[in-house]
Amino acid sequence: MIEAVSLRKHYGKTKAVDDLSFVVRPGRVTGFLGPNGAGKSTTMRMILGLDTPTGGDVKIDGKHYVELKQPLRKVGALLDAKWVHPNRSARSHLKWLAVSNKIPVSRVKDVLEIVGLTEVAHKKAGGFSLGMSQRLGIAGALLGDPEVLLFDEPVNGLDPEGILWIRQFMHRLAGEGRTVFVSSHLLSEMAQTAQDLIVIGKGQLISQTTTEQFIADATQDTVRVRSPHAAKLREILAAHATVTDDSVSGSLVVHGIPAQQIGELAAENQIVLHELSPQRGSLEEAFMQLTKESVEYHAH
Ligand SMILES: Nc1ncnc2c1ncn2[C@@H]1O[C@H](COP(=O)(O)OP(=O)(O)OP(=O)(O)O)[C@@H](O)[C@H]1O
Repeated sequence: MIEAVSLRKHYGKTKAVDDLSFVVRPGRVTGFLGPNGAGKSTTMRMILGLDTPTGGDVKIDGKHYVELKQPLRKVGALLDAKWVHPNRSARSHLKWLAVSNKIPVSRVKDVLEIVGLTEVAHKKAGGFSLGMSQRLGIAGALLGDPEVLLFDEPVNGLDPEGILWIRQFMHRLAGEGRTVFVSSHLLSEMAQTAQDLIVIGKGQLISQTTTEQFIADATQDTVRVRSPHAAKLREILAAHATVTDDSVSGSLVVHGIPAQQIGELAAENQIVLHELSPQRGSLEEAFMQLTKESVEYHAH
């Protein structure tokens, strides 16, 4: 478990992290979301003891990172996938990591296998694609078989196959009871990967909830209806729901009653329908709405 209490990090006048409190629980994938510059990386660095908080506190299972006797056995992290000596092979990079952290070298073979890099383990890491580098970074994070895993923007720049692999892999890690904390600025991706969400903007907490609840709160369900007798249908539906016209498609957008009830009302009144489709509000729009006050740079 990771627990942050009133965490703060100020760089001069910039409040990168500002009175941030949250809890990341084991056995779940928790997405750490926020627009660019929201303070995600700074928070992750403080969790890992790489940055000292200006105020407040963050602990892993009740201890500061620096107090952990064998940190890699407790916490694994992927912050920057390109952080590898380019002339080292994947295997020798991991061996070096293992030896310098008193982890048995035999573990290198296991983690290469887990991330699917066994066949290219002898190749220089400098020539790896971004996807392979991410896998190598994840192998490094897994070396100590840690209970807690932190990934900073792990899907950045990956192709769909790489993204799917990371998503499934995170679910597997959480399924094993580990704490998995993943930062991203891509809401739609996180909505599919994370069970819980911590959303921040300008260093402050905007929301901590389950992904399901976040979607339910942030979006509005509507039903799109098309009929050759739109005017009559509009009048009938208006007695039960809010109805607006979509002038582009010529359909009605109904909010307040489910598709089933709309279909029944149409049938009772012998109105032909050409379309009856439930719509989900765009999560991306909801996220932008929620964080728009906290975006560092706006396009005008
Ligand atoms: N070493 C530093 N010195 C000064 N300002 C910093 C430093 N590190 C981060 N900042 C500032 O703190 C704020 C938060 O940055 P941070 O990198 O933590 O955000 P982020 O949410 O990870 O963003 P991104 O998604 O772009 O990586 C930004 O305004 C950034 O410019």
